[in-house]
Amino acid sequence: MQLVPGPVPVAPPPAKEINSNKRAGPLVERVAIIGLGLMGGSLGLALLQGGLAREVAGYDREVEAIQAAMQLGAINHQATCPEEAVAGAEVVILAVPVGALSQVAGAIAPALAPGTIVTDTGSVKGAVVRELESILQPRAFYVGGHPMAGSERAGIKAADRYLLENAVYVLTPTPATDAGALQRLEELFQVMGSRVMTLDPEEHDLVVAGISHLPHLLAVSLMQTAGILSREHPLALMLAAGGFRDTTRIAAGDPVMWRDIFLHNRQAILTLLKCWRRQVEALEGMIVRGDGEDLEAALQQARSLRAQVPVRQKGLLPALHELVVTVPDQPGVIGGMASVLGNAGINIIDIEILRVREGEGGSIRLGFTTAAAASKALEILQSKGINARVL
Ligand SMILES: NC(=O)C1=CN([C@@H]2O[C@H](COP(=O)(O)OP(=O)(O)OC[C@H]3O[C@@H](n4cnc5c(N)ncnc54)[C@H](O)[C@@H]3O)[C@@H](O)[C@H]2O)C=CC1
Ligand SMILES: O=C(O)C(=O)Cc1ccc(O)cc1
Repeated sequence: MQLVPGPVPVAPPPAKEINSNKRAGPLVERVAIIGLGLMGGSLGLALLQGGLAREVAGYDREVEAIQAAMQLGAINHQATCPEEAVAGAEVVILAVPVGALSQVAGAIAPALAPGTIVTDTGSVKGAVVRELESILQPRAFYVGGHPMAGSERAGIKAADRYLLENAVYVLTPTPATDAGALQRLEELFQVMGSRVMTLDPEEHDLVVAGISHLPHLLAVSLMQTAGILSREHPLALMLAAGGFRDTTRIAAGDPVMWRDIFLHNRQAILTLLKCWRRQVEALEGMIVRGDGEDLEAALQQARSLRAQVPVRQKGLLPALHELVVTVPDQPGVIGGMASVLGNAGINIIDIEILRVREGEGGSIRLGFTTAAAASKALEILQSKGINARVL
């Protein structure tokens, strides 16, 4: 595996209109989801509540997860085993930790009707796609998948109907992939509101090793370092400010899920770790030598690269069009602002309280999908005497 820049990827297509009222009926009669945690639950909610599937059958090895999924409306049929869940399903989604995918695929394989489309949400693709293709094909049509959205929270209680809306959804076809199955999944996830892109499984693994798996490993190692420090200096964690919290948020992720990711994407992670070690050693050398010039140049380069990362977005999407609004410290201010914009047909798609001090008010960042919406919002807010500016 080489770390050589390749061609610039084509941007994923925009999310499709997800208003189910505009479609004649559901896209799929019956979907089965095995693994009803954050991802399985979120997919179930989006498919059922969005009217994309008439029936979503769910199975999880934790009976409480199945019951909670029913209560939340993430599934409308609870199965007592994986085989029962997949019987009669047109599309099967495996949303279990990467290390459990092969076992689950083996369990459902004999129960799949010929031609069933199977996909998974696993964060690693190379090894997974090879194993699942060999287990499931040619009886079923398997296409690897990885929704590029999520959080450090796990379990059905963290499921969110809108988690995958506007998020990039990677599908990883191979020469053995059925073109019709790929097309159906692309359509299903696009109508769900995701932005589908296809990637070779190995390329996927190298890229996500750099932007997801290595960062997770480093967040864990930063926490371990702070843990050692705090043994002698118990104040250390109490002093931790925003920067430490930002860089270690993901270390709160599920240990089983991340153990499986690290063990299944070993090669790519080790490649990126080697690359990272060279950067750290170079920085260390500059500090040892007291080389302020090189250090400043390295910091400047990192700063410019960081500015190129599309911020405040889900996955690889273009940046939002944003306003900052300064509001007084009064109850109902945010609600009032949202209804003024809502009445004018403007949709706020992201909102963040930047800072607030009791008695002084605060600043709120509002995100819109288009420049036109942001500019109309600016005009309306200013006409109501609200202090707003473009970010
Ligand atoms: N958490 C995240 O942000 C993202 C996770 N993924 C991937 O999606 C998959 C699922 O992740 P999450 O939903 O976050 O995990 P989760 O821990 O929230 O849910 C996993 C569910 O699978 C169930 N399960 C485990 N082994 C099982 C088995 N053998 N049979 C039936 N059920 C089983 C668990 O009881 C749990 O309810 C993983 O492969 C992960 O790598 C992909 C994108 C984002
Ligand atoms: O919490 C976050 O910011 C994440 O990046 C979540 C996440 C975790 C694992 C994935 O494979 C994809 C996304």
